Amino acid sequence: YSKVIKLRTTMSEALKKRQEKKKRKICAKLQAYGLQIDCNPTSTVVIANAGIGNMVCSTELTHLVSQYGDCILLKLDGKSYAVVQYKNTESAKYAAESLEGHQMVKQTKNEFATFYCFYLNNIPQEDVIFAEEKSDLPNGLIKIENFLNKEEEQALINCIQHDISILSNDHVSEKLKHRTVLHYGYKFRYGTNDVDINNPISEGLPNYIENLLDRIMATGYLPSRPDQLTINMYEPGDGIPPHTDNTRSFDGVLSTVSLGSHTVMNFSKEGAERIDVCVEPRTLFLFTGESRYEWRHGIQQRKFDILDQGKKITTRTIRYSLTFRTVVKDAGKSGCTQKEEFLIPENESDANSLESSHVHSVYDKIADHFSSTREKPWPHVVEFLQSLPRASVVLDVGCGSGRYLGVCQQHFMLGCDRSVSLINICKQKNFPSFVCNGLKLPVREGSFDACICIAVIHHYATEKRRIQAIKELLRAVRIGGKILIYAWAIEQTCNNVKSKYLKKNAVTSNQEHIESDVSSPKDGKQKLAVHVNRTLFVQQDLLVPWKSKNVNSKSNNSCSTYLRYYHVFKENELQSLCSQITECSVLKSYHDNGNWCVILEKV
Ligand SMILES: O=C(O)CCC(=O)C(=O)O
Ligand SMILES: [Fe+2]
Repeated sequence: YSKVIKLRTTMSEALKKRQEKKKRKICAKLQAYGLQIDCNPTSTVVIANAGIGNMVCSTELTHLVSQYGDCILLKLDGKSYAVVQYKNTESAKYAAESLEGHQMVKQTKNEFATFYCFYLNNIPQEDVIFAEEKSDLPNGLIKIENFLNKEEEQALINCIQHDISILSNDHVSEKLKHRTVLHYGYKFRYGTNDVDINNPISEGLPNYIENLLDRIMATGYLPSRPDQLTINMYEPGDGIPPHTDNTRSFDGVLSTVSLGSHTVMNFSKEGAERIDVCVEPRTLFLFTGESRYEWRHGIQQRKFDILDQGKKITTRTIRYSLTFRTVVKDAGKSGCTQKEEFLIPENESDANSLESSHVHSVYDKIADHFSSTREKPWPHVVEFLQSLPRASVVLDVGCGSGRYLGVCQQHFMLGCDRSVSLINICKQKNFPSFVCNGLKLPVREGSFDACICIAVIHHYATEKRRIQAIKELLRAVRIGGKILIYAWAIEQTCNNVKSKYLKKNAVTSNQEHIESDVSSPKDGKQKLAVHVNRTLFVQQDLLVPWKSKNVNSKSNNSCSTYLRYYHVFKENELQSLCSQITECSVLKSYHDNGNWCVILEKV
């Protein structure tokens, strides 16, 4: 057994003994769960305290464990451990030794989970979650099978059946023509496919879904905790017409948990082949990116489904689905019509929904066109990368479609971005990259020699968030590590030289000009101005139009305007944010073509 434990040599003897004792206890617990712990390294690592039950973020964990080699994260749901299957024993050994004693911040509490690693000599067959994105799903749809176990499923069904059977003020139940629905938090209005934000149901979401919702939050995909729940009950022969859940009323990611019968969900989108996705009971679907905004989903009214390419016919029984949504509180915030009014956010929740509707979802929609205009690297950014010691490990936070990921072959470059569609483009280019929010980077402290963050932090809608984004960059690099940040400047001329952005005015006179909307206080709140492209900025917080061409369509006729939120920086503002952060030393600060830039060092 002692071969399993490789504790760090720096530990004191007493601490080492305590750890060994603790580890033996944990080992006994794992064995009690039926896991066969092997004294010798195998290709399967079990990490105690890294399970969904420990509130560890699965996306963060996935990125962490994959640093040591090709692997699949198998999670035994509800339990307090994770199982990682590596391609070979060597990688597994590397991971187990590196992750021993690793501490990860838990999702919902301000606490750490301390990892203990063991080897398994059997891969558990029961209750395994493959948190893999499958290629036969619409882009952005994340399917996690066995998200809950059978007992949890039955307990939820019992609660739902009880709610259906009683008339109560805390939910609204309705028998529709082709299914029965229950609404919590807000009543869903089928005529307009929205909710009345002024009329919430006072009881909120039912208590019995809180644990489930904690677990959904722990996946790390949802920007905020949902406040509306629709439960659909489908009898055999029931269905739901193809639709896209209203993006004006509901923010960001949707999550749906299935209980009872299997079903088949059909995804459709103009110009794309229909995708039929088999929905097993106990599966969680996260509708992100394209699957949320561009695809319709529906369920045909049938009593049976034909699966496995016609080989299997399965009869439907009663199915329940729980769809969690987050209601947009200021109804004018989502979507992209310019006539609506938008306010400068004053709190985190407003900032979160503004970023979701006017940054994340816009980039997901304009990704192809955006990428085609962002190919040429900026020289001073390349210069910074080249100034780093050879073979540096560099993280590009907000890498977009990978503009800088291929420019410096002498380094190891890793990219991340909040936009699923932009990361898909990086992946097509074979750039190592992943999706995450820069406010919470799923990386270990000090893992990088350097970070770049180009044209990203101007998309955070409060100063607190801009500082948090810089703090995360500092956390990601080691002491002595360098960081380069670029943010758009309100000053678009420097030493009387116009930035390229302004200069382009001459050749883009046929650009659409939307009425510039200078902020005037409205009920004491400042409005966001809609900026006129290629002109001087009238204020710091703005919506900047992006006229999108569909680069994939031959006709080039399909064109729409989206508004992206920006906070353009004043001279010294970026420096001053950095100086509020301990361990941050500003090495250099400069203006580059309409951007304020800083080079930082972690001290
Ligand atoms: O039953 C499902 O899985 C889907 C439900 C749904 O799409 C909805 O309620 O909007
Ligand atoms: Fe839906």
